[in-house]
Amino acid sequence: MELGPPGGSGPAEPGPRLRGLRGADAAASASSLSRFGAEAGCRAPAVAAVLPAGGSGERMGVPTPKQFCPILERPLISYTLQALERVSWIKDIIVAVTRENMETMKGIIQRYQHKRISLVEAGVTRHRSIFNGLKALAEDQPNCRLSKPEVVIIHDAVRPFVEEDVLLKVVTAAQEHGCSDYDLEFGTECLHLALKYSHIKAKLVEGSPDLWKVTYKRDLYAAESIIKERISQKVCVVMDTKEDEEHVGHCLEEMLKTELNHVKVTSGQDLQQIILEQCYNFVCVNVMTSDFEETQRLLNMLEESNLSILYPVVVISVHFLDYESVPLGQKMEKVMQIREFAKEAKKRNILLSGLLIYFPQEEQKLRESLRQGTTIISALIKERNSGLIGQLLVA
Ligand SMILES: Nc1ccn([C@@H]2O[C@H](COP(=O)(O)OP(=O)(O)OP(=O)(O)O)[C@@H](O)[C@H]2O)c(=O)n1
Ligand SMILES: O=P(O)(O)OC[C@@H](O)[C@@H](O)[C@@H](O)CO
Repeated sequence: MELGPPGGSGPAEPGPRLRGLRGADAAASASSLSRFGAEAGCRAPAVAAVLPAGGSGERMGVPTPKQFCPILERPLISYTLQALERVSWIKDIIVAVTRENMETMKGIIQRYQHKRISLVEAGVTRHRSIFNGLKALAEDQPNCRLSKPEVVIIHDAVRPFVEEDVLLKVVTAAQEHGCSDYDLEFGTECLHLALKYSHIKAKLVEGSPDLWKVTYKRDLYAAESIIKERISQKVCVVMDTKEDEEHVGHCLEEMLKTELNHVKVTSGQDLQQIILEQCYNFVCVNVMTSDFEETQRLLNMLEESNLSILYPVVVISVHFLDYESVPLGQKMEKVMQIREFAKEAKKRNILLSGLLIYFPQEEQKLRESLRQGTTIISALIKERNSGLIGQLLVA
């Protein structure tokens, strides 16, 4: 049964420290299934998901099976797990992986703190892998923590962009079906099996184009672009500016709003809240405080929050250069400390780079350098190029 979401919005929720949000999401999500139950005049069914992840990805043409290929340094399957995990009414998620990849999979679950996951051994065909997952759910074993579901969602581990509403539609349409040995060996389409063996009619639920399957190498690039776009939708400008200099920070914020069309640019008055709301891009303007005081404060808060567990967070430390009062060499020497900060930040999946903006007295010239700075900031956020970590760019 293949699923398709009606257009993805923001990224799925990140790290475990963001409990407030997770709780709110969970409540909304649970109520959506109960609402469905109430509308259908019955109680909501118990739902589990089986993810076949035992393929070798021959068509991808790389040695690593595609479900383990990295996208922004995180394995593809982790994105799919994240998308399913945030649907609170899916009680268990069973992943079928080959014996040789079992340890890799356990490592992924641990590193990205996935929850409600059980592993089973994959079979030689996709249907066999799915069947093994279903068996694990059906078995009555003494210490088995899995509860028997009434509906099982089958979802390829290599379709990362699945959304709750289409899952809900599929659950409403789901019916029981069984498979023969022949189909387990030679079939590919689940729908075909459901139609052939189900005594009640199967229903095809239309999905969105976002639900395509990662099959070829180019699909990895496409998935990466989609993820980058999703996490670039919010930018927070953190300013330490006061009085006179406040003007500069606000100019920069205004220009960013124009440059990053459709992107929500907010100022970092309540940083904790902005981090909780999963903003993955920060422009930290250091005007009053010399060097990196403001940037460091932000880095500490990010570390506390665990925001960067699932997605890389971009931080751009902005500094102003007024070389009528401070000689260029002296300023550069101080700002070059960015390299050390960036090295540390990288360990926590924070991509830190520096931007030195020329600060002339003349308003027109100042606006020009701010505009250039804005273009650089926009590129750093959209590209998330780890090659630019620790670099000091000059506008
Ligand atoms: N024996 C198998 C074969 C496939 N799959 C899974 O089924 C999904 C969809 O299959 P497909 O795209 O065909 O994956 P691969 O078989 O890995 O790819 P290829 O056909 O290119 O080798 C993937 O998540 C894949 O890991 C599985 O669980 N067990
Ligand atoms: O081998 P293909 O890439 O054409 O298709 C694989 C699909 O059959 C499989 O992923 C399920 O979506 C079908 O139910």
